[in-house]
Amino acid sequence: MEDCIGHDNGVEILVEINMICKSGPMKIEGKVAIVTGGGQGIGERFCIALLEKGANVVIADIKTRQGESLSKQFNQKYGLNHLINYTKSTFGNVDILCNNAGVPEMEQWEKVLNINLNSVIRGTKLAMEAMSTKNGGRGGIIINTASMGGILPMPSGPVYCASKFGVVGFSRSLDTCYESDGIRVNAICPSFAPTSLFEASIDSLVNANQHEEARKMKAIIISIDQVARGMIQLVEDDTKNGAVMRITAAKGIDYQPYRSSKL
Ligand SMILES: NC(=O)C1=CN([C@@H]2O[C@H](COP(=O)(O)OP(=O)(O)OC[C@H]3O[C@@H](n4cnc5c(N)ncnc54)[C@H](O)[C@@H]3O)[C@@H](O)[C@H]2O)C=CC1
Ligand SMILES: CCCCCC(=O)/C=C/C=C\C/C=C\C/C=C\CCCC(=O)O
Repeated sequence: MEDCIGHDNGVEILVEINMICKSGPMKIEGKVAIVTGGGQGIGERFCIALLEKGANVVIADIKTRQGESLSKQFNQKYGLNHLINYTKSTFGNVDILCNNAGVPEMEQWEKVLNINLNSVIRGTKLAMEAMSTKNGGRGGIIINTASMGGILPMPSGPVYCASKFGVVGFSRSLDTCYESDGIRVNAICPSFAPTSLFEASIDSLVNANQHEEARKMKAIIISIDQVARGMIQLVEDDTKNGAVMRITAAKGIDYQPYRSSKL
């Protein structure tokens, strides 16, 4: 089933919704989670971590074949009896949204902003309508995948960096929604992790003869398991609403200090 989460400047942002996978009992058990960009990389690891905790996981990815194949693997491993296609009504029941889909710096810079930032905003707004206790929902948590490039400048990817600063600012600005709507919002900021996106970025640097930059990046990679552990920590810890989690080679999982945003 195909759903469209937006059209901007002629760029259609399609999210292919593949399946819902169910798993065994644990603390997050029974919760419904949607992971965008769940077909590979960090998103795939998010799905596995949530399934291992007993959540029902909807994988939303533009690469449908990847999503379908993953869904089969997950269903075998986690003992699903049936596949349920994603529907709008499933969204009405969502407890956890990981806005994780993203693309690296590219010439079509508007596409970077559309996918990395606009889709996060759109997805957050849709989820908030469904989750809000004001609308009869049961609250929930939204975790937006930003990047250390949402905290530090990235000369090799200025538009990517702008999109991620946007995600961090947007997420932090929603910290009042816990009190008003029962919805926690966090940004998670991984450093360099070995995925297709990272490899594509390294290739671009190498093609631009920026070998030293590429070497430095490869020397400080973190694992995607660490990122998934951080995500689970945020889901389970209701004292961290609004916080910006960092995941770096130097310090592991910690939080970015900020001045209070209260006027
Ligand atoms: N790998 C890294 O070093 C880091 C990645 N990140 C962020 O983590 C997130 C995940 O990236 P990775 O796993 O590294 O990349 P990846 O390229 O391995 O996975 C990204 C997934 O998002 C999907 N996707 C792209 N556009 C989409 C759209 N419009 N709708 C639905 N799905 C779409 C892709 O098909 C792919 O499956 C991104 O937001 C990225 O910016 C943040 C910090 C570091
Ligand atoms: C251009 C590559 C994009 C890869 C994906 C990504 O978002 C990674 C970003 C990571 C950091 C960007 C910010 C600044 C780089 C400088 C230092 C990072 C140090 C972090 C550490 O691990 O200690």
